[in-house]
Amino acid sequence: MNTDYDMIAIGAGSGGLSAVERAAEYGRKCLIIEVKIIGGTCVNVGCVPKKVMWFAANTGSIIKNAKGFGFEVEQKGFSWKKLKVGRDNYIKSITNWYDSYLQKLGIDYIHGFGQLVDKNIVSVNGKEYTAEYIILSSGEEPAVPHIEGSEYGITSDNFFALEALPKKVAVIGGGYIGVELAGVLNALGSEVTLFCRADKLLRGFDSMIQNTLDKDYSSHGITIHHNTQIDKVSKNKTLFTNQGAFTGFDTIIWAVGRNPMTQHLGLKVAGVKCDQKGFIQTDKFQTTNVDNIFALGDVTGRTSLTPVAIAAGRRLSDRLYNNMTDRHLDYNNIATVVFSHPPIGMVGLTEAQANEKFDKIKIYKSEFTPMADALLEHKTTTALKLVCAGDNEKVIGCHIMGHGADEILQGFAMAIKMGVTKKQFDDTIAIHPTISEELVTMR
Ligand SMILES: Cc1cc2nc3c(=O)[nH]c(=O)nc-3n(C[C@H](O)[C@H](O)[C@H](O)COP(=O)(O)OP(=O)(O)OC[C@H]3O[C@@H](n4cnc5c(N)ncnc54)[C@H](O)[C@@H]3O)c2cc1C
Ligand SMILES: NC(=O)c1ccc[n+]([C@@H]2O[C@H](COP(=O)([O-])OP(=O)(O)OC[C@H]3O[C@@H](n4cnc5c(N)ncnc54)[C@H](O)[C@@H]3O)[C@@H](O)[C@H]2O)c1
Repeated sequence: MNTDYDMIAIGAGSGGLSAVERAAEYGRKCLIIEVKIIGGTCVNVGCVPKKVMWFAANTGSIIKNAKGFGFEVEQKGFSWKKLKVGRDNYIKSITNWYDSYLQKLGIDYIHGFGQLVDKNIVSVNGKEYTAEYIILSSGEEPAVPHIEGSEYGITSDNFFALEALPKKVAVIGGGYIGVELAGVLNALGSEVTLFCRADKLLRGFDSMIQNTLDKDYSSHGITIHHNTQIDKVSKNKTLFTNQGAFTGFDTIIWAVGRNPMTQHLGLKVAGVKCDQKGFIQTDKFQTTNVDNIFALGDVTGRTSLTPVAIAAGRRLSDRLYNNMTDRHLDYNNIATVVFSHPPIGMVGLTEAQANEKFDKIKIYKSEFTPMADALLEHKTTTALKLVCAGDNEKVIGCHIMGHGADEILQGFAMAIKMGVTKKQFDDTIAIHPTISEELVTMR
């Protein structure tokens, strides 16, 4: 088939960029289309700016805690503006790098809204381009509830555009984003109230983690309202809920999930199926019901994480252009971290999930005050759990909340992916004194 391109990707986030980058490395001619800013959610309004804010928040905590170690340190001020300018410049340096990187790889880039016109044709800015393969990598956008006054709240996208630290903020939603933004704002000095629809934060996480997070966030000054449904918001930012009215906020942040960006993508004309929520359905090879159209990353509604989108994109191009016929992404045992304070890491099954799936499970757990906090006024809790199954106690779940969990988990995730047993954990000599040593010494 004679086409303008071998591959066109709609959406230049983690997934789309990875697919065309790998395809170009195999010598294929690619086009990538982006309606907002190259780099997508992760770089511009997700992982990267969020992690910069998390580092800033940790620095604030270090200053606050320095007294415990004998330092007479006084926080003389905090410039949100300086932090924002530095963060935005850092992000600009990444997006600028992308521009030159695409050029170096010979990938064409068009700024505009891409739309399917046919199974091999994409239109953008009034022009049509053909390709043998088309990648739908358009991601998700923040959801805002359909209630009266929802426009008085902002989303995580707008959070990153704030020009000043909010004084009194309501964060609505107890998922990843709600928990992360509440933690950052609290550590930087806002008065934070977190509203959660369910009886626990972080749905889907192990109950030990949910309980520890609740306890720690509350003890560090975040007010949490569980089982609270927001019914209406008034112009003065009063929240009317099933638990009464809450008022006095200068900022309300909706962190109530994300919707797929599949509207106006031309799915119908090209015959691509999506589910009721608009997420594009694929098989394990990322193929949609149309055999030359693939979807990957958040828009597929599976695990919405950057490394997942990247891995799916790279594997797809490996398969299409490098004869790796069975290459696909295994969505099991994907490790994930919530950048709370302290962070939370998990891989594999929770205790509740394991109980449903296996006859014989064994739980090892431990909770303690970490040495790092021993001299401090405000301590955190470290909580660790291993979920094991079968007679050989294969480790099928690992859950950590504590300082360094974000860095600790990667190595354990690899061992678990390789099928490690509890005995192999026990045979590993600990590194002392650390938090992670507890994982190889639990009895
Ligand atoms: C606040 C926040 C924090 C996060 N933190 C983390 C984290 O710490 N770790 C982690 O792993 N993940 C994190 N994530 C999730 C991560 O950002 C996503 O999983 C990842 O960006 C998904 O990549 P993607 O390529 O599927 O989509 P995206 O990165 O969203 O890219 C899709 C792109 O497509 C563009 N687009 C949409 N429609 C069209 C169209 N018709 N034409 C042209 N362009 C279009 C969009 O503008 C967007 O740039 C976070 C997300 C958020 C919101
Ligand atoms: N550290 C990370 O890796 C990271 C960070 C942020 C986001 N993400 C990814 O992005 C995804 C989206 O994050 P998110 O926090 O938007 O979604 P989420 O699904 O994690 O959490 C949304 C929460 O909002 C609640 N909710 C929904 N509607 C509500 C309503 N009307 N009122 C009150 N609460 C309501 C849900 O019950 C849920 O607890 C995550 O699932 C994750 O995959 C990852």
